[in-house]
Amino acid sequence: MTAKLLDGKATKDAIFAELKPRVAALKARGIVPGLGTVLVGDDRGSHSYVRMKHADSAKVGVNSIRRDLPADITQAKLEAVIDELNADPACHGYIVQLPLPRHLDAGAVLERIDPAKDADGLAPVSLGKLVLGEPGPLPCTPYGIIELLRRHDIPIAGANVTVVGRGITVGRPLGLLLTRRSENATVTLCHTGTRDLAAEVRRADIVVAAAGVPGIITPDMVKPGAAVLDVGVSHVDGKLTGDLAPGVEETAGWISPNPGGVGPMTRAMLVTNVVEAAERVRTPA
Ligand SMILES: Nc1nc2c(c(=O)[nH]1)N[C@@H](CN(C=O)c1ccc(C(=O)N[C@@H](CCC(=O)O)C(=O)O)cc1)CN2
Repeated sequence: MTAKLLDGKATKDAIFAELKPRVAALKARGIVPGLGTVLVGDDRGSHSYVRMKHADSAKVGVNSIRRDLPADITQAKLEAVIDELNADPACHGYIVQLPLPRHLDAGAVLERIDPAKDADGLAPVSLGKLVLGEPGPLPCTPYGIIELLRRHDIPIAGANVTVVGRGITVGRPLGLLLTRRSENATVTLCHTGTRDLAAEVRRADIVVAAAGVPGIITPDMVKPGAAVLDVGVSHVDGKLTGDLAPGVEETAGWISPNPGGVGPMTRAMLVTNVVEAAERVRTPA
């Protein structure tokens, strides 16, 4: 078997085509959606992700508000930038690019984001809403994974899903999302304490590999025909490397490549969250 492609780039383009008329409708009401980004330091990967987020925004007519800050910024100065974006009516949603330098308290920063402007769905109020099943912005990577599966007609309800990795941006919120009534999957969340990873992966209809360990998922672990999504990001010899070992595509039924799979979907859902935040703005009757 050679797996069919879960093409994140093409799916992102389809989502953007759907967003454009929604942005035009907002503009007709005098609202130009605005995405803010807060980027601290010089990490090349983070700079590249933020650049892509603004390029995406421009494609659908969303305004960019950039705050690029020095690596040695103090917590107080960073929090002042957060307060400024909370108060800026042109900014409908914003993100703080993660990870932050180690001297900064990322939890305190996320907690300070106005929940109505949390474009990443990673602030405590948004994650609490996800736990409670209340409407709110969804974390972009898990949201993107669900959209990628849904738009390729891969059944989620009743599926056994094994998620490898319990990080706060992917694994943990993805487990919450997939077990909502609307998704109805059965989820196994694996991590470094999992005793028999191969056994947990082998019984999955859908595998989400978000461990950040190159090649951790090998072909013998994958049930024939399963959908396998590669979310891992590592750099080996300067090259972006995912969590799938060579040959997984011969066993899987569907595969999301890396790059070109979940990454572009993360960006698509970020722009979606900003457009939705702008749509919630009330204009005088
Ligand atoms: N505040 C946040 N920080 C981080 C998040 C997040 O969702 N919110 N996730 C990751 C990084 N990330 C988004 O910020 C992200 C990673 C990758 C991509 C992407 O499109 N990747 C491309 C490849 C790009 C390359 O070649 O380097 C792809 O997969 O095709 C988008 C967003 C951690 N931080």
